[in-house]
Amino acid sequence: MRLPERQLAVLEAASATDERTIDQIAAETGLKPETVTGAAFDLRDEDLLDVTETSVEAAEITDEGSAYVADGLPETRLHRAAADAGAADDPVSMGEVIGRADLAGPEVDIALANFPRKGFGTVDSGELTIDASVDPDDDPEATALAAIQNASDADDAGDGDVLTDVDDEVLDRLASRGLVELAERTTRSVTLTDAGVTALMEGVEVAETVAQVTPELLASGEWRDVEFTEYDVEADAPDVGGGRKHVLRRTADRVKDVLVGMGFQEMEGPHADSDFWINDCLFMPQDHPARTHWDRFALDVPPMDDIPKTLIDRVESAHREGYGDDGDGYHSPWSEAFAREVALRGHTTSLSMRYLSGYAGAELEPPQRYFSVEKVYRNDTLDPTHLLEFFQIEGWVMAEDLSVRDLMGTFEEFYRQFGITDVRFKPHYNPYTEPSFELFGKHPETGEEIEIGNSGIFREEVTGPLGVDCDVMAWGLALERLAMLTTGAEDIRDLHGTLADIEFLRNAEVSY
Ligand SMILES: N[C@@H](Cc1ccccc1)C(=O)O
Repeated sequence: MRLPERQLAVLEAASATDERTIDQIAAETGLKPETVTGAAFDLRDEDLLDVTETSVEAAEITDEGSAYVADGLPETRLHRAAADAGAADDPVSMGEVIGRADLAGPEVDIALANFPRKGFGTVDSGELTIDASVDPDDDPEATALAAIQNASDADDAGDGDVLTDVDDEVLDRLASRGLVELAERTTRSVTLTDAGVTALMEGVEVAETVAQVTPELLASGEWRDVEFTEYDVEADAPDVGGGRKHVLRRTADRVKDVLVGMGFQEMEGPHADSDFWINDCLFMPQDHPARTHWDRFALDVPPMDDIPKTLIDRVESAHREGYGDDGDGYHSPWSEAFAREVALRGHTTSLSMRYLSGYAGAELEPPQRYFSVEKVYRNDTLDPTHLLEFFQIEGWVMAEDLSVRDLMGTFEEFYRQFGITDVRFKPHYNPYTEPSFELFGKHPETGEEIEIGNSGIFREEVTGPLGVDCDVMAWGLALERLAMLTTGAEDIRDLHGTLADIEFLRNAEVSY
């Protein structure tokens, strides 16, 4: 019998009586594990080898876990320091013990959370007492962590270690503390079949095979005579993370498709815009809190000079004296210089103003529908639902006699395209719309209602000065919040930025 060289090497390394793992054979033959796997499957297809697969949980120690193996778990260090300070007899002040234990930053919280949980002692009104009968060296978490570290030091492959003697509960706890990472690992083992033993006894010769066509083989014509290695699609191969559009970009593209499908046209305009378009046109008084440096990113650039003067005058008059028969305005100071100052837009309603004014060249004969999916900037505090930069899905519909039913119906139709059928509305206040509504959607994982948008029907004080004399309903929806609902991400920072999990970004699906 003739076999390719690598298959012969694997066959010779296998045993009829003992199961040998792919890693063992790889170490013995000097072949890569994926090569051994490929050869093993080929030999199995020839009935020369049996391949068995077992799945086991493997644990790999994290950097934090390794640090604790070296220095002791924070709660253990707390127990030792407390023992030194005499906390077995009398309560000792927590500050003192923490200082002695040399715990810093998050280690303090970690120590204080685990210390009472493990029965090391009690923490009460800023004082610590220890249970002297407990020996922190017997702690199963510490022992397991040290065992995992040892196994990992001995493991050349570095792909996690199979742990048979660590209690599942302890392992889960270490994983939830982020001290080890658990992964399912498949181990393949091989044994010689009777046919394999017979073949080896009768003698196997090496068949030269070619794995890759080279220019030389082609040029010489030799490729016609050689035997090619078979292509094995089952062989293990390293994962290749190909390029892929970001989940947020795909959601944005989908939103655009949906809105275009609903008859909307896209708006575009500057990220850095004058306060005039961002706020004044929206009947936002110049002393509104959102217009201070607390909320907005002002830019140190020259004022915007290409704003139509007639429009400035009409907007100023609406602010000062009001618009329409019942309008009264704010009667507060209004400065044209402030209106011309430039900042990063805090919403894309600036684009709606540019378009509704006719200044952006849009058609304004009703009915009209416009949208944008663009970035906005706010001086917010980062938290699970807030970013400093995010995407707004802006939109407006201009028509005669619009009502709240039209507004709600539009959102229901829009969100239904993303499988969201339980949007809820809450009355809200905006200086520029009346009535106004916030929109809420239920998070698929937490069940919490999260705010997904803000909307309303523009006031006369907004549409009048722009020269629009029919109804305009409008909204700003948060793209990231929509993506949280469709992907189940619980923290907006899981979607983009440095904290986002690359595996999530590789695998997340955009649902529609
Ligand atoms: N500009 C509002 C959204 C909105 C736009 C248009 C009308 C009503 C509300 C926001 O950023 O929250």
